[in-house]
Amino acid sequence: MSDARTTVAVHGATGYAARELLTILARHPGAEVTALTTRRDDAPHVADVHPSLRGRLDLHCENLSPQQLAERAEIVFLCTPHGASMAVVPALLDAGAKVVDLSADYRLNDPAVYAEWYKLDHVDAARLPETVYGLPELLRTQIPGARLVANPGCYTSTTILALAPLLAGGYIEPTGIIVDAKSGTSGAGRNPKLGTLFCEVNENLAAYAVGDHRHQPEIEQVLSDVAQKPVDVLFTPHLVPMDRGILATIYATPAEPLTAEAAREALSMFYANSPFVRVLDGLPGTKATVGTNFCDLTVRVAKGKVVVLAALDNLVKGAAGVAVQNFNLITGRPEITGFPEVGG
Ligand SMILES: NC(=O)C1=CN([C@@H]2O[C@H](COP(=O)(O)OP(=O)(O)OC[C@H]3O[C@@H](n4cnc5c(N)ncnc54)[C@H](OP(=O)(O)O)[C@@H]3O)[C@@H](O)[C@H]2O)C=CC1
Ligand SMILES: CC(=O)N[C@@H](CCC(=O)OP(=O)(O)O)C(=O)O
Repeated sequence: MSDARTTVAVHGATGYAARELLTILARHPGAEVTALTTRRDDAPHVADVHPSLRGRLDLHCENLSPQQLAERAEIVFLCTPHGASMAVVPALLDAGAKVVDLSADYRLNDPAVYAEWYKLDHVDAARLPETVYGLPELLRTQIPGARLVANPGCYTSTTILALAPLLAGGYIEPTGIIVDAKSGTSGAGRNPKLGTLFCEVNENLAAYAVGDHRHQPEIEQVLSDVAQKPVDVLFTPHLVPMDRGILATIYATPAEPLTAEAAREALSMFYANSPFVRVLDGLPGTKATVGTNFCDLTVRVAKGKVVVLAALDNLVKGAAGVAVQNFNLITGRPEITGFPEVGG
């Protein structure tokens, strides 16, 4: 890799995930942001869309075609909703760009499963087998050669990072796992909708999509690969009146007698070379991870159950931060580049 900076574009630059991504890219020593998109035709300055970026990035958001994006940037981040990403990926790749997609479009291996959970036919299904799932803590060695990386979902990353070491080591049963997860409202994006209005969310705590959330098949797909046997989870998300942060409390059955200390040691060993995962003795909370690319984990054993707890920021480790880890790996840089808190 040369010292030259890599040109990058952000498609869907007016949303929350894009704001976090641009915050990291603006300070990244190896990235030069050269294009931002919106469907708007008034080409707003990025600082008018995201005031926190004022003075850090001097670009306008434009309504650009995939071909125009690929002319301006070597790597394109897609911060667009599912459906919108697969509409531009073929043209971007044909034009020579590499893509990190933050949406769900290329995460599931089976187009029939995608159609069932997203209520959309996949328009680029032939590409699914060559897409790499962008969770570096599990697939670090596969990401460098990829032209298209599918970033994980935010609840998905939280759950997979919590369970992968225990399933890989055979410490817990692969079935009967219960995931109780709570997310701040930014997880639902910036696009206004009734359910995310202040008066709906404030002073309220409610579950949604019980056993029916589209992250459930994604969690099961990735963890089944890790365990090398079918993994079955019951996933219940909750919306909490916070801007950001996810806490997952996960209950599993031990496969053999297990102490909390041994389980934590298994996590520590598994993540020994993963600087963004912190295995704690104490209990994780969202506040310690908000605005960071860390996922905090711990394990308890009680009443015959293994209880794994995981916290991360849905917009950073759950979206933009892992996208930058993937960018670093694709461009041959150390995975921590752009994250001074871990020496990058
Ligand atoms: N929020 C989170 O915590 C996480 C989000 N993700 C995923 O990241 C992606 C972005 O999420 P988020 O930032 O929250 O979403 P937002 O709703 O905040 O932003 C979406 C962006 O996409 C653009 N957009 C919307 N529809 C279309 C379309 N049909 N074609 C082209 N552009 C479109 C919007 O721009 P404009 O209206 O200006 O054109 C906006 O810039 C999504 O796929 C989401 O699922 C993944 C993990 C976590
Ligand atoms: C609080 C909230 O609404 N969260 C979102 C998940 C965000 C995310 O990661 O979604 P993608 O898989 O589309 O990337 C939800 O439950 O749909």
